[in-house]
Amino acid sequence: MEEEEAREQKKIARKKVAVLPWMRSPVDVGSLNKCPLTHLPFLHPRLEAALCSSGIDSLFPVQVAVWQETIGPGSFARDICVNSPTGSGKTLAYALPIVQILSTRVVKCLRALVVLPTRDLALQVRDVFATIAPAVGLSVGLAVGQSSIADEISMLIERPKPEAGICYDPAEHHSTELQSAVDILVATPGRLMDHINNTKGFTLEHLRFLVVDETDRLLREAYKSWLPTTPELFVSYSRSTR
Ligand SMILES: Nc1ncnc2c1ncn2[C@@H]1O[C@H](COP(=O)(O)OP(=O)(O)OP(=O)(O)O)[C@@H](O)[C@H]1O
Repeated sequence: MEEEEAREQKKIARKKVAVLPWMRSPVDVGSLNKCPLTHLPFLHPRLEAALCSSGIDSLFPVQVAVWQETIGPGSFARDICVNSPTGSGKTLAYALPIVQILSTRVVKCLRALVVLPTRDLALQVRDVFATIAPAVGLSVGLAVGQSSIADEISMLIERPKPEAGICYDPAEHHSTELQSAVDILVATPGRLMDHINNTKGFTLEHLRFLVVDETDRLLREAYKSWLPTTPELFVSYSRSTR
């Protein structure tokens, strides 16, 4: 009897908790129009200039939707799932709000990580970030295994600069003194895991944004168990710093 009651309670509890609560009220992108940059609320003037000089003078509907949900009036921080057709502009839809939010950062550290299934896709996404991020002083890195791991590490991690007159042995410097050389990292899962496991000074400790692009492909493949490792590190750090 007790067992049956417990089972019933569990069923009720399960009904109450939505699997993905943040997907309860989807925004229909089809109901939105393109929006000229000049009408976009709160857009950083330097980002507007960077977009204009790369030939973009308005945002596509999916980009307007994500902007409204992340930056526009009434927006608030939460997970977002974007589902729209190929070529509809999803990359800029997430890149622009991330760059705008990080534009106020003071100290450089890894705050946004974008994971894609292939090197070519990662390169394309890096290029989109590269058209806007430098305008507000942010740097973008790539971890896709296109170069040797040593070269990649030297692009991602900054070693402390020796002070004038002080000699130091690099071997004695600990990973805590190493800093990220990038604010935003675009990575494929395999290389990402290599850095998580082996690169001194590489940390997701300060991460504010995790983008899983081409989610269906990424979730289908194990890629050295990057899932659940990455979100786990991200979530446990953000919990411990709350
Ligand atoms: N606001 C815009 N104005 C003009 N061109 C744009 C705009 N946003 C994106 N584009 C261009 O539209 C094309 C498609 O964009 P993008 O690759 O981001 O689409 P996507 O939805 O991510 O596609 P996929 O599903 O293949 O990843 C790119 O060539 C991009 O430069």
